[in-house]
Amino acid sequence: MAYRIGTRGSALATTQTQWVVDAMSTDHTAFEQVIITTQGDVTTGSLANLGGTGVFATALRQAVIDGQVDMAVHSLKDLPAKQPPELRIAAIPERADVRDALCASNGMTLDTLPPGARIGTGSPRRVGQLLALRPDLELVDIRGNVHTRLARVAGYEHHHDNAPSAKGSPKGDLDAVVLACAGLDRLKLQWAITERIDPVQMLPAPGQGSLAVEVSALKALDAPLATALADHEDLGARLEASAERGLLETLEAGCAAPLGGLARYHNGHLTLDAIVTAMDGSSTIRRASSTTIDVEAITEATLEAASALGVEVANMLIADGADLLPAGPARGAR
Ligand SMILES: NCc1[nH]cc(CCC(=O)O)c1CC(=O)O
Repeated sequence: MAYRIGTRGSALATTQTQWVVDAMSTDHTAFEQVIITTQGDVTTGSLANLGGTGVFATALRQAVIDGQVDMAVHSLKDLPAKQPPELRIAAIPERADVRDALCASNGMTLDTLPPGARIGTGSPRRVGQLLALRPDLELVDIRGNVHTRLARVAGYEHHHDNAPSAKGSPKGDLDAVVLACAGLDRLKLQWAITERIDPVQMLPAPGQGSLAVEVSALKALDAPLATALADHEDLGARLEASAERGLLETLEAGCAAPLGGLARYHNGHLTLDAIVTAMDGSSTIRRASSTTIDVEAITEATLEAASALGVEVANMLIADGADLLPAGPARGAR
């Protein structure tokens, strides 16, 4: 039996999906990628102006609902927190590096970037937290795929044999860009990373570093497919996702300022650390909480406890005024 896995067509998306294909394939069960073009891939304007979270996922999700594919692989951070009733996340595989990556000229780090350095990112979350750390930085709104972004870092094309070439967009006009470590690692672009930013300094987006394999909630899965998905579920990653999505869902309703949030599950303890910032970094609210989750396997109750931790931290942030911070642009790019 061969199953069809829907994916976006970007290098990152197809690399991630191939990783899932390779992990799940056995002698008896084959998987093939089906590329689905999404609105997020064809629009060239700033993501900040584009219908908010979920633009990347919509066409892909529709293909699952229509039965064009058996499942879809998403970056969890590109999914809105509210789960549509037609779909369910059947597996969250082992999570990659959750951190943000500084990709700078000349090996520079956040500490050594010169005053007024120009940093590219399309993410309000990264803008708010970077300006809170370094108010002198000049943030430049960029978008495009990973290669297009890296090509804007000064010196990359001269210093690296496998440096990206991006036709038609500016090159080398920035001192650094910020991207997710997970994507760079999966694309084998580790050489571009000059600092893996400690979450103490910058909290990633909810879901960053995790993939979500989504299937129809309305159709029963074939037994071999259900087994393959269950085998690639990671308990810790699922608990972390539940906490981060509980946080995101509560704040999506009550607060439009940029948000970072990271849950970690270790030895029965689930901890969630979250931050809401003004876009100019002038104010930040950061809160954390933890709970004990002692489980052998995932049950509805343990997932509910993880999600409740997210709701708790969201409410702590709101109680401290997160909802009063000025809104960033619509939550499009995290
Ligand atoms: N919105 C784009 C997006 N969605 C997922 C990733 C990276 C991989 C991940 O975080 O899982 C990226 C690019 C980036 O933020 O650098």
